[in-house]
Amino acid sequence: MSEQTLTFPDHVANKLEPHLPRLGPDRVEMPAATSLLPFVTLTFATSLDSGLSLAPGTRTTLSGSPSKAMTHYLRSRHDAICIGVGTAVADDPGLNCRLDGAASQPRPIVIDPALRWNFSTESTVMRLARAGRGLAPFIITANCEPHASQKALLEGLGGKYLVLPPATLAKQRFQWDDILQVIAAQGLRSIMVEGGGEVINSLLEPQNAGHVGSVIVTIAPTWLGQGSVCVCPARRMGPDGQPVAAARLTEPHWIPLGEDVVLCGKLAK
Ligand SMILES: NC(=O)C1=CN([C@@H]2O[C@H](COP(=O)(O)OP(=O)(O)OC[C@H]3O[C@@H](n4cnc5c(N)ncnc54)[C@H](OP(=O)(O)O)[C@@H]3O)[C@@H](O)[C@H]2O)C=CC1
Ligand SMILES: Nc1nc(O)c(N)c(N[C@@H]2O[C@H](COP(=O)(O)O)[C@@H](O)[C@H]2O)n1
Repeated sequence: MSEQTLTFPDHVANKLEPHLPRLGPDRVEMPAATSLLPFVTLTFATSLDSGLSLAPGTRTTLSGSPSKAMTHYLRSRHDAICIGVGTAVADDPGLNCRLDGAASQPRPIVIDPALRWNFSTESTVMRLARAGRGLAPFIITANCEPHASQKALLEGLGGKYLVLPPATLAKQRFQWDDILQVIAAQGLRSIMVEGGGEVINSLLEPQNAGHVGSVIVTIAPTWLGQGSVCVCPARRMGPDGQPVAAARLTEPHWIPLGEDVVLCGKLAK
């Protein structure tokens, strides 16, 4: 289990503030069940060749200590963290906030339409929830028949399955609008989407870009090489049938952090 407590300096946190969901009264006054969609921050660590991990199914550390602390600061500033099941299976992640003095913990959300994630009492996120150092996940699925022992484990720790009707699955994929609505209905008003490759690439597609409020990318000074899991959204064609850039950040803001650089911006709509 990850034990280390992290600290993140105020002067760097202040630079991130324009890119984060608002703190303040509207945070507490919003009703638990709301039709408003949560604020989405897309955030991940990448290599210079756009790699997230060395290979599918492999956990790879890219962030140096200062940017890792930044990720935990971001976790302290969102109600939820979202990953795809590929990441849950590959990384056995903790998905908690290990920042020194963290006042609250984010809710892990795993998108797992077919319930592929074979979690157990020993899965890191479950161990952290049991120890009171994180929250048990909400699993967004189309499968309404989870394994009985996993259901008992999950619900015993305060997690749950959020079942979307199979009709919401187009080509085996949920629409982000449906994903965000089911999250909002849980009273979660801000979510950081951490990955992995498929999840990030889908949010970068033009039809989903409107859901993304902010992008915060840690760029590490390394090349992972061919065969890595990559951030590389689908090719986009212009009106003349010629390829155009798939996505672009506006108002980019670069923050050097240790050996890494953190790039913040908004997705051009
Ligand atoms: N460097 C970084 O910051 C990060 C790195 N990673 C790395 O990324 C890798 C995992 O990436 P990847 O393999 O692409 O997996 P993902 O984590 O992106 O999960 C993909 C799976 O999630 C499900 N899923 C995703 N979106 C939808 C949707 N809209 N509707 C329905 N199901 C959906 C699908 O499951 P199904 O196949 O069952 O249909 C899909 O195959 C790991 O190696 C991990 O270490 C992950 C996060 C951050
Ligand atoms: N910010 C960041 N930097 C890296 O180098 C990473 N590999 C990741 N991965 C993401 O963080 C999750 C692991 O979280 P825990 O430390 O186990 O809590 C992992 O699943 C990815 O979502 N992120």
